[in-house]
This record gives sequence, structure tokens and C-alpha cells, in this order.
Amino acid sequence: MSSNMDVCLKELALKLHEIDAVKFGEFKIKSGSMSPVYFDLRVIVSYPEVLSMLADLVNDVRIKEKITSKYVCGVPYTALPIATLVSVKGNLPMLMRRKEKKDYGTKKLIEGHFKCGEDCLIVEDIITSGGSVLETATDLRNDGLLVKTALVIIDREQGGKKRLQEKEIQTLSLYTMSSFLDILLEAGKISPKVVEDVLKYVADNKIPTAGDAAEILVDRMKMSFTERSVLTKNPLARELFTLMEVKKSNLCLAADLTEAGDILNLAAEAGPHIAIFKVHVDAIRDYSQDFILSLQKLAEKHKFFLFEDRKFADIGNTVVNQYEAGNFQISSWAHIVTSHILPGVGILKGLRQVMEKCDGDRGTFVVAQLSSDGALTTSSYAQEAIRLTQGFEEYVTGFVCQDGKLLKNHPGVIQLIPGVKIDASGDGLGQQYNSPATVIGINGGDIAVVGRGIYEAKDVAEAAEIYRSALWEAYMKRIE
Ligand SMILES: O=c1ccn([C@@H]2O[C@H](COP(=O)(O)O)[C@@H](O)[C@H]2O)c(=O)[nH]1
Repeated sequence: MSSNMDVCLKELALKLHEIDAVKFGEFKIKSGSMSPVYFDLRVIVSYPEVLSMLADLVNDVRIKEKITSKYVCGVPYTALPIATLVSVKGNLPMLMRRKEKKDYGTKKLIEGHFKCGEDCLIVEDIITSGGSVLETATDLRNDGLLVKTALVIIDREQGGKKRLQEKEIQTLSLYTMSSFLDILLEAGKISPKVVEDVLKYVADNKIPTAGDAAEILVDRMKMSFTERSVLTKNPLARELFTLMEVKKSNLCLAADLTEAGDILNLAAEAGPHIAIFKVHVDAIRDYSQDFILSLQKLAEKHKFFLFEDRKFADIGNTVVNQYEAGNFQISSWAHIVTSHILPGVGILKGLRQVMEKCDGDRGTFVVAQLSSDGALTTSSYAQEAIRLTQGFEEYVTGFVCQDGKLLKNHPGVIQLIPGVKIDASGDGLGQQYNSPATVIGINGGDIAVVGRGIYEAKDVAEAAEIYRSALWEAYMKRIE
């Protein structure tokens, strides 16, 4: 690094400290744990001089490292003003990524003019896990752009760089946590004890990478959905993790009604409170293509995923036809389906064959255990079901499973638990119920499926909100 750049970096670090863009003390962070350091680079918009210095340094690094990207895109929102100045000062066209999640109709996510196949540099303020950079990179890549480099202001050295490397993104940073602390220490702004505390915190809070996850024991029950979103290999699971955090909902509503109109009314009422809307289309008396179009509009409006609980259970070739053809053409509209693994991996190969042709991300929940009394899905069956999905991680969103311990060290998959009701233990037909607190807090569910507990209520919107808040509270308590 040139000495002039060194001087500028020192000056900028001290300014960031002066304007409280970095603070030391005890801060409760999103996951609920306490951090001895807190960065808030949002404040820089009030300091044009700091913003300008930042943009100059980003452009200096870009030139020095011979980054030849044709566009720059800031991760919303904090990095947007930085990217704007980098673009203007460096004469580098900017692209803007919308924050709204994809898969809801044809909404454009990347604004600006660009040529497919060109490279876009991502600019971000801080990386911890690399999740936000990855979300932006995924949307840019989905629109045909290349993403090879992310240039960040501060790398907290908690694993984000390695994770992005796994996704073929090289990360450059103006500062690492250590280099930033060194500057403040040398200037007498912080004590050696603060440096020691922060570095210990960083070392103790490294976020595992997808590679690590297979090797080391990570307790997914203690990890936030955001942290887990970068560990999954299934793009639909990644979107689902993100949507759940945005809507603060880990509720899947089972719409087991038999009239299309009633199902649409239920979706309209409960839509704002749910992450997933689950149907059994073969039980709908007046199923039609218009019904699906209306359901898709509601999914787009209220932002939830569509789930056909088909529980495929045949040989791969038959499942291909059942999934993509017939009256229901499930793969054309259902983001999620369920499948048994009883026939062996041929069924996953069949689903994969169809998913690869789909417009938009798809995934399956493999049934590892059932909620009904006397089910033959023993714990060894469940273990075998999980093992058989190895090699199909890109297509498996998660497992329908009652016992969370089975998935303890699989942070990238989602555990879906049906059989949830606040005030009942069964239905007389074999269904067994647990409370929201038990399924999420004790049994390890990430998402709870609730049917009759909501659609049989007098006020379904109110009931959906009661379940949403109980389930979300249980999740927040679990990751504390
Ligand atoms: O093991 C399983 C797998 C799926 N289900 C489905 O979930 C709902 C539960 O409805 P409730 O009214 O809340 O009982 C239903 O659609 C089942 O097909 C399950 O219950 N158990």
C-alpha cells in the first residue's frame, strides 16, 4: 500500500471514530448476543467530507488492484451513497439493486443499463458473514452479470471473506478489524484492553463456512436465519431464511380447505402474517388455473411462498410427470413441494430434472418423520433419509421432521414441523399436536405448520398473528 494511501486510511479511521461510526462498549446485536464493538456507517451521510474520502480510497484500491469491473453496485442501503460517489468520482457506471425479494412476478431487481456478461464490482460497508454481499451478488448474477469482487470498508474478520471466496467472490477491504484497531490504538483513542476484548470477541464469534459446516459441530439452533442463509446450498432456502427475517414470521399456514374461494380468502386475510402458504391441490373441488393465478397475485402482494404438500413417493420417472404435468402443473407455481425418500434417490433425481427447467428457485422438503401417531418413520429411517439427500443439497430446502437433534449440525437446511396447535393434543385421527414454544424452542423446528389452529378460528387474521408472534418469539429466545 502506498504511503499516501496509508496516511489517508489513518485519517479516515480517526474521522470514523470521531463521528461515532464506530463505538466501543457493550452492544446487543441482532442475534441477541453482546458485542464490544459496534459499527454504524449509516451516519456518514451527514459528513460529506468523510463520504468523499471513503469514495476516493475505494477508487484508489480499485485502480491499485487493477479491478476492471464495468459497473459498481452498492449493497442497500448503507453502501448506496458510497457507491454513488465511487461511480461519479471514478466515472464508473452504477447499478442499483432493489431490496425487495425476488420471485414475486416480474419485478425488476437491478436498475440501470448494463450488458449481460460484464463484471460488476460490489461495494459494501461492513462484512461479517458476507450474507448481504452474497444476496446482492445473487441478484446481479441472476440478471446475467458477473460478480468477481467485493470491495468493503471494514472486514470484521469473522469468516465473511472465506465464505464469499467459496462463492467465487474475492473480497478486498480498506480495513480489517485488526488494522482498524491498530490505527485507533496507535492514536491513543482506545486502550490495549479494548483491542484484546474485541479480538477475543472476533475469534469467539467466527461464522462457519459451508465447507466448515460439514466438518465442525455447529448448533443450528443457536444460529440466526441470516447467519444460516449463507450456509445453505439451496437458493430457495436462502430466500426463505431472508424472507422470514424480513417478515419476522416462521409460520407456514396449511390451507386445508376444499373450495378455491375459501382458500383465496384465507390467503388474503392471513397473508401479512405468514412466510409460507401450503395447499393440497388435489383436495380442492373447483381447482382451476385462475385459482392459481389469483393465489400467485396474493403471494406477490403479501410476500409469501407457495407450497404444494404433494408428498411425492414414486419412482423418479413418474414423479417427473406428477411434478410438471397433469392437471396441476405443480412445478410451474409451487416454490416448495414435499417428497418421501422411500423410493430412494431416484425421486430426488426426478425432482432435480424438473427444478432445473423451472423459472425461479424451487426446493423440496424431504419427509424424514411424520407427526401422526404410529408413523413408521422411526429415528433410524429419519437418519437414513437425511443421509440419502447428500449430493442433492442444491434441491433440498429442508426436512419435515419432528426431532431437531437429527439436524443439529446441518445449519443450511430448514426443519419444518407440522402438528402445531395452541390448545389441543390431537384430532382423533392420529394427528399429534405440540405448542409453538415446544416445536421451535425444544424440538428444533425452524418453521411450524399450522392448519386448523388458524383456519377454524373465528378471526383468521387474528389467529395467524397470534401464532406468528408466538413462533417468532420462541425462535428469538432460542438464538439468544
Ligand atoms: O407429518 C406431517 C406432514 C404433513 N402434515 C400436514 O400439515 C398440516 C397440518 O394441519 P393441522 O390442521 O394443523 O393438523 C396438514 O396439511 C397435513 O397434511 C402433517 O400434519 N404431518
